[in-house]
Amino acid sequence: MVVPAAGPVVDIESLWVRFGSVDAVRGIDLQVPAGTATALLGRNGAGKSTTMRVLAGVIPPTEGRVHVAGLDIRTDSLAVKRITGYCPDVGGLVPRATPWEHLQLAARLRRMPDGWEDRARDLLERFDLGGVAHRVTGGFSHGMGRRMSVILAAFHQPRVVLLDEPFDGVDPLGVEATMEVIADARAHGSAVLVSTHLRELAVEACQHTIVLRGGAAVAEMSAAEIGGEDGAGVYRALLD
Ligand SMILES: Nc1ncnc2c1ncn2[C@@H]1O[C@H](COP(=O)(O)OP(=O)(O)OP(=O)(O)O)[C@@H](O)[C@H]1O
Repeated sequence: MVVPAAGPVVDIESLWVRFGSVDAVRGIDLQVPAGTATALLGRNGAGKSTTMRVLAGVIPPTEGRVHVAGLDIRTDSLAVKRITGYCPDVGGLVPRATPWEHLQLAARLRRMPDGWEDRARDLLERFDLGGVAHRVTGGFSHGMGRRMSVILAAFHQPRVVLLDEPFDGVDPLGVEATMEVIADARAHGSAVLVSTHLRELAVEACQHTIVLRGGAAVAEMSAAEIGGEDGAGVYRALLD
């Protein structure tokens, strides 16, 4: 059993990620307390997905300290994966499996208690995927795949929810359902991290924002500070 950590659930200090000669992430600090949502904002190539991948245990940090619920990602990567839900920016679905089969498999692997079917059905309905629950995901549109990936990230009510570009190509109903999933996860005490380049949706979904540029954090602000017309100007200036 994981002992709840007293500090922030997600705790990153001086994270560096290098791919050959490319410094994808350059010294990022990031803390996400339980029951809160933080947005990673920035243009293409800013380092958002790389940061997410480190937290999801997909790639190791090159340098720096990364703790999730007090667990060190370098030494406890499996334990971190157990308490994390991850919606990757691309892929993640098995093309020959249906949404229901994805959820069935997730429930078994996560050893979810009886009753998971009700939550699965509820999520599929909320994301308007109830009608295609038994259709293979290989034929899904981009937006349908995004919505299914968000469902899978949140399904087992993990302590950490990582959503990489969850709004990309998603229609308003899907955006609304994703907002609800984020609010529910927070109410449940999870720490949520959302990567997006869509400032307005980040402001709606999260309380805190971190703006990345060239792999480094160039600003850390409350959603209120980066919201509205004034915030739009501030954000543009940070990206130029
Ligand atoms: N596996 C890899 N090998 C080499 N370079 C990589 C790799 N993954 C990412 N990079 C580089 O690291 C930098 C950061 O990429 P990353 O995908 O983290 O950015 P991002 O902010 O998520 O961008 P986007 O909004 O386009 O998804 C980019 O310069 C990218 O080309």
